[in-house]
Amino acid sequence: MSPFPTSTVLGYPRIGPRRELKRALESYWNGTSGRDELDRVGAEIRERTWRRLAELGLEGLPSNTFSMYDQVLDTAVLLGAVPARYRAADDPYFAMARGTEGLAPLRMTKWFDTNYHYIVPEIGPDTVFALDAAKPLAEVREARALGFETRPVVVGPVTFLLLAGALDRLDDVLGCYAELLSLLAAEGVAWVQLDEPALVGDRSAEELAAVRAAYARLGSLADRPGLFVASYFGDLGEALPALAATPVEAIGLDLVRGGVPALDLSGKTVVAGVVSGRDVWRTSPERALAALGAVRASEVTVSTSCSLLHVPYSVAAEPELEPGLRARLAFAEEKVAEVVALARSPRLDASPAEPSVALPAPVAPERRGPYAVRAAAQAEHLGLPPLPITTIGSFPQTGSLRAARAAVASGTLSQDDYERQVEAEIERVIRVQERLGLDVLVHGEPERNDMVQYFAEHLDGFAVTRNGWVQSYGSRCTRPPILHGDVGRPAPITVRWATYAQSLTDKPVKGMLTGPVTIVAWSFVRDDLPLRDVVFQVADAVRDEVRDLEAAGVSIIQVDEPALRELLPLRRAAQADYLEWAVAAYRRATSGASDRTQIHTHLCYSDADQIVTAIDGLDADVTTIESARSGARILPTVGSFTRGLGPGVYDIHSPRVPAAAEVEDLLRRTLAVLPVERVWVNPDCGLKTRTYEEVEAALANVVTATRTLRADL
Ligand SMILES: CN1c2c(nc(N)[nH]c2=O)NC[C@@H]1CNc1ccc(C(=O)N[C@@H](CCC(=O)N[C@@H](CCC(=O)N[C@@H](CCC(=O)O)C(=O)O)C(=O)O)C(=O)O)cc1
Ligand SMILES: N[C@@H](CCS)C(=O)O
Ligand SMILES: [Zn+2]
Repeated sequence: MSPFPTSTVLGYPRIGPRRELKRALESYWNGTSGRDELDRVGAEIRERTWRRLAELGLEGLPSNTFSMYDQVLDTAVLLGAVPARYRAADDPYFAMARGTEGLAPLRMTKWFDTNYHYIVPEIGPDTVFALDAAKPLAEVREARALGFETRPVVVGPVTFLLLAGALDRLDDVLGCYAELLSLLAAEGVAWVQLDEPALVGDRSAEELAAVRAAYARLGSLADRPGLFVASYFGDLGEALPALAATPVEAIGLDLVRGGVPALDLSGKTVVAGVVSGRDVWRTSPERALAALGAVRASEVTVSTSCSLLHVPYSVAAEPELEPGLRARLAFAEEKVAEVVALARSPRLDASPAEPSVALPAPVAPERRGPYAVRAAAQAEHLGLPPLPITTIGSFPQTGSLRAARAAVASGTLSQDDYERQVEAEIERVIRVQERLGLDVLVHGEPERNDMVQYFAEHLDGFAVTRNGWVQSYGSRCTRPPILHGDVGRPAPITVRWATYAQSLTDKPVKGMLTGPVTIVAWSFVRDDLPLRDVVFQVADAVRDEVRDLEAAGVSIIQVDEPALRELLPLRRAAQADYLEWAVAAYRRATSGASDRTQIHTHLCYSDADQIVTAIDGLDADVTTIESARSGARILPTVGSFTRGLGPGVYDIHSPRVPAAAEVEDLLRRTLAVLPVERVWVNPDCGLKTRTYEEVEAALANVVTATRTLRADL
């Protein structure tokens, strides 16, 4: 077996340095360009990546890390796990990812504790697995034709099945993996990388036995490449001895989030993830070299802690960043250079002691009155009908607004003209809602490029990038802000737009803010303070904004926390502590409001049922939450909820317009578990990715369904 290269990365960004893949995908989907053009752009991105990695001096180049949509979906296709209903679609792959007319897409959810979303494979007892290795084989050949030998990367069998909730099908998928390994060996591939991030979570004895069985079986194959099992996003814990006892030749460890294991891994290669793939900071060479020196293994390869998918392409594309900050940053390209430099450095012998950080005492939130008192004060003040209808905040973001923002940035449109355009959009959104008959209106968020970036642009302590795009799902990207200093709010941020919207209508207009946990979760965050201290700093800034909105006469304020679940530590032992401070931070942000001001919060991930107690702990007067898309799965768990709740009645992720009867059905199911006085009617999430046509039709049906139910009360 050839030795493992001395330097590598677990994966690389793939949307293109200027989001070339995003544009190509969207033109293909809307019919402006054909499949050939999409494939050409994909090939160009792959070629450029391999060439760049090689130029930077990286030895071990990965392949099959490119994806047209998502690597978990690619793995489902690799294993033949395409549900029958998609097979007849024009393009089954994109039908699974995005749905087609009459066919809902597969479920999408967060990839571990990141802001990346994967497509959840649908695997049942009858799923027939059959290997289709076309994509990894084609990428190996494509790279070879360019002069590069590569290591194909595939999601490993245990993680794939755990994500699909189907570990009982392990024996069946292992047949496909075995066949894949033998095809890759025949192709002359030296190493294959099987990604097993699920092993860094708490795993039962049965699951650990599955790990041993899977890798014992794959390891025992006569004809196969070297097996590299990559873990990331934390410590392997008990899964490490399980893996170490199998014949896999190389094991990848996240030595940024996890510690150097005490276990002696002689006989194995350790692929040591000492350069973080989750942040944008330069690596401390001392710390990295010490970790490399402390690993006990036959060979140690320098690598990233996880795929670089989660960071932008290059700091070189950010000439406008303040030079002092810029010098502290490393995006994907710079991280590759760090890996190469570390691989070429002599190793140190021992790990320095980690500095211990003293945690400050928990901050007691300022209390609002009890819910019953608040609810009575709000009912009197707001006078809303039963089953109040509202939306989550954003209305469709139009191309002309996006183009206008780009024009302001490039100096071809004045700030004043831009603001007139935003006002015109707000007026349009208010009139649409009045015409439809909604009860609590929103201004539509047209002034926001993104619900986190917008706030970062108006707070001290943050920097934003021009081109620092990171894939969120499919063609959708965000530019995570960089939180590098102490956070403060120099001036009110949203008051101007909220009061303008309220001036146009007699109906209440909700003020709309992003919560402290979400602002931090969707940013790159300084690493010299405990995360919770950073979250509390942001909470104080949000609190200032809540107070100013209230003082300006806004009587309903929504503080969104969609990322509350996302930051939940992967290991149970750390979860209670996190939830305690995250909830305290939210309460700190909102508890400056008077009892008469109604506080709303919003969460939009289907696995919110795992943290219902914490959501209740936020103490918001009204919580709106995704439900329609996840088949009302949340309903059985929210019966214990003691305040206002709006389980979404309309899945905004799909262009499909729900019929009034469907909405009525969801509402009836909600009313079966919650008293009518506390039920709100709303979509699952914001409407920014939809068109006005879809939104108006869907909301009209929501209003019809609600009126039918109100008539029955
Ligand atoms: C709710 N979600 C969010 C997450 N994270 C966030 N930070 N924000 C979120 O809202 N995580 C979980 C989910 C993920 N969901 C989404 C949904 C939608 C998007 C999305 O649509 N992203 C846009 C980019 C948004 C943005 O920053 N827009 C800017 C810049 C727009 C732009 O591309 N401008 C053009 C020029 C303008 C033109 O001529 O059209 C350019 O720069 O070239 C803006 O509006 O100003 C996307 O397109 O991917 C993301 C996550
Ligand atoms: N207020 C935001 C929340 C999205 S999670 C929106 O409506 O887009
Ligand atoms: Zn949402």
